[in-house]
Amino acid sequence: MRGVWTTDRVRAAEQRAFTRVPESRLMRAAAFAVAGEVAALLAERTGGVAGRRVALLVGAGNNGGDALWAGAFLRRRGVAVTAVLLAPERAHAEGLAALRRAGGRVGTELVEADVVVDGIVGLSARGPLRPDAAALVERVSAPIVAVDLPSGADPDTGAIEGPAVHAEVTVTFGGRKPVHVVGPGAIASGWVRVVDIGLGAELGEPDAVLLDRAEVARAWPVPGPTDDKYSQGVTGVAAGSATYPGAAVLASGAAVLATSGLVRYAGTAAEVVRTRWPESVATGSVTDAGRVQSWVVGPGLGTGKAGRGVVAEVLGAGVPVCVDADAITLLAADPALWDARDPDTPVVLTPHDREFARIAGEVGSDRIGATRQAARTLGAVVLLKGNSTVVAAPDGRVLVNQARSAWPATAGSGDVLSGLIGALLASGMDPWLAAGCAAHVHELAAEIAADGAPAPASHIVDAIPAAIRSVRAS
Ligand SMILES: NC(=O)C1=CN([C@@H]2O[C@H](COP(=O)(O)OP(=O)(O)OC[C@H]3O[C@@H](n4cnc5c(N)ncnc54)[C@H](O)[C@@H]3O)[C@@H](O)[C@H]2O)[C@@H](O)CC1
Ligand SMILES: Nc1ncnc2c1ncn2[C@@H]1O[C@H](COP(=O)(O)OP(=O)(O)O)[C@@H](O)[C@H]1O
Ligand SMILES: [K+]
Repeated sequence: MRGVWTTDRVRAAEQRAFTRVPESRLMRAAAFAVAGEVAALLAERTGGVAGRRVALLVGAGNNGGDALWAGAFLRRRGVAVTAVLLAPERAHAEGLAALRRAGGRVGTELVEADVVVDGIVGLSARGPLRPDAAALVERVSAPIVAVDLPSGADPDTGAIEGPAVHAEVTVTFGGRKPVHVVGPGAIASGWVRVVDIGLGAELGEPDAVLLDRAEVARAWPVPGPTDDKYSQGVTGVAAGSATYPGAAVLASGAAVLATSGLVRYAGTAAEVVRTRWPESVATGSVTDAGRVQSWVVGPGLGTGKAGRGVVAEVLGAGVPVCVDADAITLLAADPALWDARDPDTPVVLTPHDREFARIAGEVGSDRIGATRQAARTLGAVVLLKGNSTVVAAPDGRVLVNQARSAWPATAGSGDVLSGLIGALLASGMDPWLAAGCAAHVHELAAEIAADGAPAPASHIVDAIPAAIRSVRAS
């Protein structure tokens, strides 16, 4: 798992590191890596490095210091470097001296450049960019390499509330910060390169993690020699209605394809589900469904009295439940419904922002913080959907799944996700990990289904085997 650390944690690690390594050495290591990325981008965009032009946007702190030192390293490779100082009297003195010694130019006006380095502000960024910095950023048209993070984005939330740098590449130090993985900041970061400058051991346990594909592969259930259809977990799907049978088909299909266990469907779309997924066992009600090891409840269920009864029955069944869509709305409208749940029954809630607002209040700009808080309050794993999916457990664990494309953003796609989660819950997987692994495979299936053109949710279902194969081949 790759870690994500908040700025407080990075600061604390930094202080510990400074007791054994001088700050200037860390800065030079950071700057050297920035220079390497700038050179690579220059080579990619202009076919060379020597003789190319780089402008450094330099703020008053160490982020600007990194940029100035990076400029000094680039001078050694024959690059024409100009530093644009936002606060000339407060620019990092050592960095400025190093750049001048190396033959770099220094000014206050933006110059033509092949690549721009953003050293305006880093970990100490507070609020939107100040007007002078904002004006400078808005005039940049060259590709940008951001130092540590794209200036204008909040380091701890990824929120952007004004003009901000949109980088091709962000070079960050020690580990990712929330800005690199959630919110608009994650998109503004571009491709994120994490450089080890010797902070690693000081950082400690991360505040959030990103699942690697190999970890998803290891966790994904595959049948062993002694398994049968029951031992792998039976998934119950209580979804769909006469008005929305499609949701039942999509959620059941995802569960059928996710693992080799059995899927039982319970609801008024039984006929449609049976026709599309003959391997499932479809009945008209949860009571008639038989034993399952997990339930998926909510997609297309409707928010009426019948739906309410289904949610209560499923929550009281004593097996893990994935609560999605209409079931979230029902629980939000009538919190007494939670009483049906035995407190030890694991629940995974999968809201999009509007559903989240109903059940836990507005998401706001801190997606990780809001999801973690909701998971604690509700005593459930909460998966907040979006381009970056955030999954929090009641014990405070958080993982983020960053989508590489927005193809999953299509109608019915959430129903597919809930079916995947249900199947993993039935296999006995830890609910937090189940939600994370499902989000990963879901996004990959959408990418495979789309292959460059929009793909409907039913095609995402069809691509689940290819996604699992691809994950397991990693
Ligand atoms: N984490 C680490 O161990 C290391 C950190 N280094 C660098 O040090 C940086 C942090 O440096 P500092 O703590 O000096 O602070 P920064 O350089 O992040 O920011 C400080 C300056 O930015 C201004 N500023 C804050 N918010 C602003 C806004 N919204 N608009 C415009 N200006 C704003 C502040 O007034 C201050 O002058 C990191 O981001 C990284 O680039 C590196 O030198 C290597 C080591
Ligand atoms: N911009 C986006 N980029 C990537 N994935 C997205 C984006 N927007 C939504 N998604 C994903 O698409 C799915 C949509 O689910 P949902 O909103 O419940 O749709 P529906 O209710 O139509 O099934 C979720 O898995 C979500 O994380
Ligand atoms: K920056």
